Amino acid sequence: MTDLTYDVIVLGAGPVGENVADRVVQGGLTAAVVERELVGGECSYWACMPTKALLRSAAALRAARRLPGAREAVTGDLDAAAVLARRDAFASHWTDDGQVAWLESAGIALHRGQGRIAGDRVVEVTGADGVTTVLTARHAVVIATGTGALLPDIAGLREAAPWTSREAAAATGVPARLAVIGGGVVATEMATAYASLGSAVTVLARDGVLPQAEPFAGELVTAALRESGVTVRVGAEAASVDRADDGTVRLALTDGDRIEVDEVLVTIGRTPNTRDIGLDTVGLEPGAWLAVDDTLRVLDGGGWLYAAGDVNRRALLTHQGKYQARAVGDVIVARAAGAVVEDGRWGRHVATADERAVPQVVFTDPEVASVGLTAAAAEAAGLRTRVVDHDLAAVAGSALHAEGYRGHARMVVDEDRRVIVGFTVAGPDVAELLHAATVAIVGEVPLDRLWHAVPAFPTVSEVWLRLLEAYGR
Ligand SMILES: Cc1cc2nc3c(=O)[nH]c(=O)nc-3n(C[C@H](O)[C@H](O)[C@H](O)COP(=O)(O)OP(=O)(O)OC[C@H]3O[C@@H](n4cnc5c(N)ncnc54)[C@H](O)[C@@H]3O)c2cc1C
Ligand SMILES: NC(=O)c1ccc[n+]([C@@H]2O[C@H](COP(=O)([O-])OP(=O)(O)OC[C@H]3O[C@@H](n4cnc5c(N)ncnc54)[C@H](O)[C@@H]3O)[C@@H](O)[C@H]2O)c1
Repeated sequence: MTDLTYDVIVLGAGPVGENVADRVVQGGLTAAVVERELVGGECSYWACMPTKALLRSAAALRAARRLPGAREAVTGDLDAAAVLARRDAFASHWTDDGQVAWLESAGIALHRGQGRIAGDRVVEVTGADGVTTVLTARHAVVIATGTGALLPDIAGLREAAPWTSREAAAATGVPARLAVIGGGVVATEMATAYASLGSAVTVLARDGVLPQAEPFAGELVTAALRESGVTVRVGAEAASVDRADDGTVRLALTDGDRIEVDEVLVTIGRTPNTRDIGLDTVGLEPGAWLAVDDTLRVLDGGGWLYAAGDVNRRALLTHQGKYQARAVGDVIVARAAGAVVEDGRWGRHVATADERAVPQVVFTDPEVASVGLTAAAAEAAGLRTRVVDHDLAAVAGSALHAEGYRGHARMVVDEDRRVIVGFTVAGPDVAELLHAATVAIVGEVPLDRLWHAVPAFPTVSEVWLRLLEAYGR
């Protein structure tokens, strides 16, 4: 047994764990990360990067087909093999040499294996060879172990070896027929991707399509999926699943209908990777999401235990987890030095944006970009709001961007403070429009001042002016 001591130990070297370690090392402390699979985590190999690579080529093709002149130059179909090959490169061929080299250059120690807390500031790492290493933290242990796919209790589903987001992101071939259980972000993105790659896709959206977004977003995405040949069954639910000897997957639906496919993809949300990380040794519940205070310190975690990224359930997004990582790293450094902790709203050591200003882009056709509260969420939060809508197609920049441009934008205004608290836009290539809204919400820019932020003509951003005009001065 080897005995090693660091200032900070981070469990999980996904995008969040890596950034926590980097931040504390930059603050003058020593840090080690513990990783059981690949350094870089879900995002690099089975989530953000490979899935966006699967989507991008088809999006470029659609864009060309929407423009006379360019349309005529597109003579063939999408090359699925080339798309998969480009995806392989973006997943670094599922090797983490590049990330490990970065850890070394950043002065962060790496311990490979399953990490488990074994009492106050102690972490045990069990390597693939079965050897256990004991690590001790002087100041803090940070849990950044992320999430795995959640499987519903559907008879026969597990035995049918369904795809989760991992198999969909890393597939080596394209199934002829694909059923998707769920109607959320992964479901819509993967239905878009696989339909473009040639699959006949059926989406079983029990609770609707993108139910957490503004309703117009789900409606536009549903219409586009259907136009591209996807069968979208809103309200449909699988009752049982089985896989025949020839590999065919048969789904019996609760309405009595039956469908047959080659693969079934389950996308009903995530479950935290906290089952086997020794939480019981410090009085916490194995398998639970980790509740944290505003400085990301685990509640009832003894003061030395933190949780950042997906595992604390505040916002299951890479950029938001990395934002938390910067706050956690800095607060650990501050507490270690006995310095002032800036934990007031929007302070350096808290992740205030998690509450009201989380940006997200869903890379479907059309793209859905949102930040802050939906109209329904703002109302539920007790705000006195006014909702302003505009047809995105009625902007010169959109008409120029593509023939038959379809899209919609909405801003939600807090009438008491006259600031924007929510913004959603759906349309082709709207992802890059989002950051302006994020800045307006985080900066709590008064509407009267926003009139002076003039969008350039003729861009799609001109929708900002139209929304303000609709609101009135
Ligand atoms: C299909 C899909 C697409 C997505 N696309 C996007 C996107 O486009 N944009 C976006 O912002 N977000 C996206 N997300 C969400 C994003 O992947 C997560 O928010 C992000 O990966 C969370 O980072 P994390 O570091 O908290 O956890 P993870 O990335 O899950 O990393 C956790 C790491 O901890 C390791 N680990 C776990 N337990 C242990 C243990 N006991 N010991 C040692 N190591 C351990 C794991 O092996 C893993 O490497 C997507 C998610 C999915 C499923
Ligand atoms: N572009 C991006 O930013 C991006 C892309 C993919 C994933 N992600 C993140 O990954 C996370 C997971 O994505 P996801 O799509 O798995 O979750 P999700 O929460 O977006 O969607 C899950 C959907 O499944 C439905 N559902 C729940 N239980 C069900 C059941 N038993 N049967 C049928 N339907 C059921 C829910 O109503 C919901 O619509 C999300 O939180 C998201 O933020 C982000």
